[in-house]
Amino acid sequence: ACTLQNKNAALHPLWQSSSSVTGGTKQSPIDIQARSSVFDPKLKPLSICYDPTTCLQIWNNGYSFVVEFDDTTENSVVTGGPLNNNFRLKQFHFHWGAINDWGSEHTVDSKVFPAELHLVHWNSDLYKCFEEAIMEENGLAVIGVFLKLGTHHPELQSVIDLFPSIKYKDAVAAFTYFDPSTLMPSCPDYWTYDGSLTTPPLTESVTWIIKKKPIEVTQNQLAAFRSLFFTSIGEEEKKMVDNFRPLQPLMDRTVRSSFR
Ligand SMILES: COCCCN1C=C(N)c2cc(S(N)(=O)=O)sc2S1(=O)=O
Ligand SMILES: [Zn+2]
Repeated sequence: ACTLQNKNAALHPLWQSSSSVTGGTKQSPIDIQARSSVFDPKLKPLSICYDPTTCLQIWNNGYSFVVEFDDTTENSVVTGGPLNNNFRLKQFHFHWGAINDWGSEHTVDSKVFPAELHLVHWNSDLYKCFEEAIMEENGLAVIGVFLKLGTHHPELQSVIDLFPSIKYKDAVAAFTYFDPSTLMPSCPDYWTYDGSLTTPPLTESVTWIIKKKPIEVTQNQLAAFRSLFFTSIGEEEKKMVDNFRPLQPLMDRTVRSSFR
C-alpha cells in the first residue's frame, strides 16, 4: 500500500503532504538521460486513435485544467508502443511554471521545458473503470508531450479560449468536439519507463510514454495558462502556476527508447 510521508514541508503547497511516497521505488517524474536510455527494437509504433466527439468537458480541478472524455466506449484509445493492452483516453491536463524557465515535470538531460501535457489512459482490458485502474499495476498509460516557446498553436488555442469560464477551482465548461492528437508532435519517437501518478494518490500504476519532440506554443499561450487560479471563487486568489512535482529518483529502472 502507498502511504504518504511529509518529509519536506518546504515543498510546493500542492505536494506538501507527499514529497515522496514511503517505500516508493517507481515514482514520477524523472530526469530522462538520453545517453542512458536503451533502444528497444521490440518496441512497436504507438497506435493512437481518438474520436473528437468523445470530448465531454473542460474543468479546473484545483491542480490543473482538465479536458475529460467519454470513456464508456473504445472510441478513443491508445495501444502498441510498450503497451500490451488497450487503454482508453480519460483526460488530458498540463503542468507549467510561473515563468518560461521551468514548468515541466519530466526533464531531458536536465533540460526543463516551460510546460508538459499529459494524456491519461486506463487499461480497459484488465479493469472495469478508471477509478479501479488508477490503483492497479499496469493500470494507466500516460503520454507526456513537452511544450516549448515558438509558433502559435491553433488547436491548443481552442482550449485556451475556454479559460475565462474555468478560472476558479471546480468551474466546468462544455467542450464537445476536440481531437487531442492535434496536440502531439508528428515525430513518432518516444522514451518509456514504469512510474507513478505525479499527483496524489501517487500510485505506481503508470506506463509513461514521453514524446521526444516538443510541440511549439507562443509566450501569450503560456501566459494564458497562468491566468487560472488554484482557488475557488470568493477565496483569496492563488495563481495556478508551478503545478509540477519535483524530480524523483530513478532507483532500479531503465528508460527505453523507441529510436536509435
Ligand atoms: C482517485 O482519483 C484520483 C484522480 C487521479 N487523477 C487526477 C490527477 N490529477 C492526475 C494526474 C496525473 S499525472 N500528472 O500523473 O499524469 S494522472 C491523474 S488522474 O488519474 O486523472
Ligand atoms: Zn500530469
